[in-house]
Amino acid sequence: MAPELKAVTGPVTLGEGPHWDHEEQALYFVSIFDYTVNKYVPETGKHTKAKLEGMPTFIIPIEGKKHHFAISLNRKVVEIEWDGEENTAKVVRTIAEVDQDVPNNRFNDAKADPRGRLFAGTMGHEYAPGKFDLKKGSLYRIDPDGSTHKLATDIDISNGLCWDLDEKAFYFADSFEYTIRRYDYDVNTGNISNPRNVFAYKDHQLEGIVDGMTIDTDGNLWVANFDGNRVLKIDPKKGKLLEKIPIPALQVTSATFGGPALDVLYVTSACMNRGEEQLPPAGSTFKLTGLNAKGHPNNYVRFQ
Ligand SMILES: O=C(O)[C@H](O)[C@@H](O)[C@H](O)[C@H](O)CO
Ligand SMILES: [Zn+2]
Repeated sequence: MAPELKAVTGPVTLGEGPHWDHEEQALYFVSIFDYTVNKYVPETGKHTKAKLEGMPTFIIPIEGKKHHFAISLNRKVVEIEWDGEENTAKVVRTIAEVDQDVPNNRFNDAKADPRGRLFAGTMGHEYAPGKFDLKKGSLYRIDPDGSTHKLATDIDISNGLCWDLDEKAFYFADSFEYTIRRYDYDVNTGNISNPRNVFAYKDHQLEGIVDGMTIDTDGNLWVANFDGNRVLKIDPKKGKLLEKIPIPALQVTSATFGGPALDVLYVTSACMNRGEEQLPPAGSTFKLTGLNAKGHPNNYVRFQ
């Protein structure tokens, strides 16, 4: 079966942070530059959004607390309450604040690990379209009690983030290194160690940068190739490029598995006009089927 692609939402400026809520059978994502959190329900086709005061870069449901989510707003992680309707989201409290010494930084990609800890990275200020203060970002782990641990520094743009429990691996990307980094991961402590690069774009003549990624049940990565019009399927254990799947958007930003059987890949994209106009369907969220791969249910965060 050849992969099939369909745009399931209209365009947003910078779609990011897709999270499939398996219990609810709904896809959450953000549009960073529109300041919105978004929800798409495949069963009804309904796409709603709510505007916030600041840049959200991820939205992850809080376990056991219906309609409550951890999101970022610039350098803060906050809890919001949102029933999924148009413009009804309210900030409830601040969970953490980071990078106080670099006030123009903001959060970027983040995920919950298998124990509900939040792994969230930051990035430097975008002072002109596509131009960033480099090496200003860090990677943090924010535990369920709200304690914040700095895991890595000198990061340009934090992206990627997924775990392979069988391999005891955590995968991460600092986008402007054009590589995928692997750490050893201890699920009991949440500690990461021993970073090394397991895949480099330059070895495979790939253009663009490494953006968000997810992992399938075979341990292969599905990587958004920003400025590359595609999603890449990569075997990080062998450092092999397995597949290149074209997406009708230059700025492909992230991907996650969803659907009742977790065999649908939802792919977010952007239409930031940085010199050349990005026309629809660029900026849409796409659905890819027929990939012969399945994901794991996305983890919730467990903030107390
Ligand atoms: O998608 C992301 O992870 C960031 O939020 C974006 O800002 C892009 O990485 C950046 O625009 C690349 O040039
Ligand atoms: Zn990203």
